[in-house]
Amino acid sequence: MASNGSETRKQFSLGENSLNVRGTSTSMKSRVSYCTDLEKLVLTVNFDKRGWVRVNPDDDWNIYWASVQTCRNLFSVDSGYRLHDNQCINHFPNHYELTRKDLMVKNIKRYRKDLEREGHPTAIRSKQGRYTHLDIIPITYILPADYNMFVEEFRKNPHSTWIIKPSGKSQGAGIFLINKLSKLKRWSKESKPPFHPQNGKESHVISRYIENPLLIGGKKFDLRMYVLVTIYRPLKAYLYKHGFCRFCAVRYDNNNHQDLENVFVHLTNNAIQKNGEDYNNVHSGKLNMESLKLYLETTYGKSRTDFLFFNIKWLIIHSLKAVSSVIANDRHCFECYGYDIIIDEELKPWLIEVNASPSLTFTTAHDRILKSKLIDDILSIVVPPDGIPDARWSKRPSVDAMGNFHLIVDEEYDDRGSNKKIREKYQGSRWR
Ligand SMILES: Nc1ncnc2c1ncn2[C@@H]1O[C@H](COP(=O)(O)OP(=O)(O)OP(=O)(O)O)[C@@H](O)[C@H]1O
Repeated sequence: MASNGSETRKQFSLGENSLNVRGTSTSMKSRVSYCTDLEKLVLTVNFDKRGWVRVNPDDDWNIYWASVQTCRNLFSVDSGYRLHDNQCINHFPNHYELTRKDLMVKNIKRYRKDLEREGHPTAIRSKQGRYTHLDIIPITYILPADYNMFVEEFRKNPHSTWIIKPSGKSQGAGIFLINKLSKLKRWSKESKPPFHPQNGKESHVISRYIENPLLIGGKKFDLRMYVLVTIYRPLKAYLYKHGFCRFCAVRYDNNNHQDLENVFVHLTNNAIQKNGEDYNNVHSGKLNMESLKLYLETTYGKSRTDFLFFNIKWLIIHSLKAVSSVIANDRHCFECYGYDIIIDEELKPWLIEVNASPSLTFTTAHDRILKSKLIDDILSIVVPPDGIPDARWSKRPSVDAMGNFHLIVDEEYDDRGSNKKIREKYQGSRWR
């Protein structure tokens, strides 16, 4: 993609004879044009099904399903590019405030502190100093900046296990577990470039390892859930009904944390598990959400299961509120995030991370159907009923257009008290 200011403007601008904007005459072209730099079947099938025409990024386009890098280039100051009303794109310019591990943690910590300072009841703490309602992420520090704070915390609990992750990587790359300070010190000495407080780019997060995950069939799993945000201020977000669980292929032993190096026990990423001997190519370690719910309801009862899913919704909403003031609220943007959540054996959900580009690759037939329908449902919500993107649209899709998504937060509406009932129902019944 070109990055020169005027050149880019020219390349991206919509000419007078191009696509009709809602409410204007439709004299010339009448079809929606799209471009994408992700060659994913679940995307192109959906675009083609709608009769949209594929064009190059340099041509006039209405909808761009872009990689995060392309999106960053497009919105960079250097590009000088401005989107027109009839254009939309699948990322917010600074989505990384939520999707980079270190920034997500920083924003959630800041959000909790701000609420606490205001004396907001959501930010009350227990006697042990934990947030009663906003304990949604494992205790986390950013390295190297918070190294001393981490050491202090570790010493309070010298037998605890921690997980270290590079802030900006994915698919399990560079992740390892420690339960001794000496291992962290050795790693910090060997790090290239060396571990340095000013070295922001190479930051890592170190999080308390959830040592008591809920196990099914003796194996650890995490949940992948999809959340669509169409606007940040006022916040409007939808949760997808069909997420799935991703299992480790090797049994997890709650009483034996010695084998910290065995990634097939501890890391649920498919990118890791598919390299293991016990990986199953048929189901690829995935279980759909309906089966998980059925299992939980029969094992723990309906009300505990409902409460777990209420708490999942709660953590999603608050993670979004934590960044809503810092995300550039561009009305041309929407974003579908992949939320990774671990449930512990007390049925408490923990937010592990949020992905800006959840995988659209499929490993099973069920996966293909799910992801294809997911894209279909996203498009139905973000594009107005007449089928043409419009940044001035009120972003109020009909219930039918929501498909398998349901609205979990709509600040415009909630502030008028519509969610009062549900808030009252669960008031005071948060974990711990
Ligand atoms: N605090 C934690 N406690 C227990 N397990 C964890 C914790 N953090 C991460 N994990 C495990 O490690 C895996 C990888 O972590 P994470 O998702 O943060 O990294 P990633 O490399 O960005 O993965 P992906 O790109 O697939 O999202 C998780 O799927 C989970 O199984």
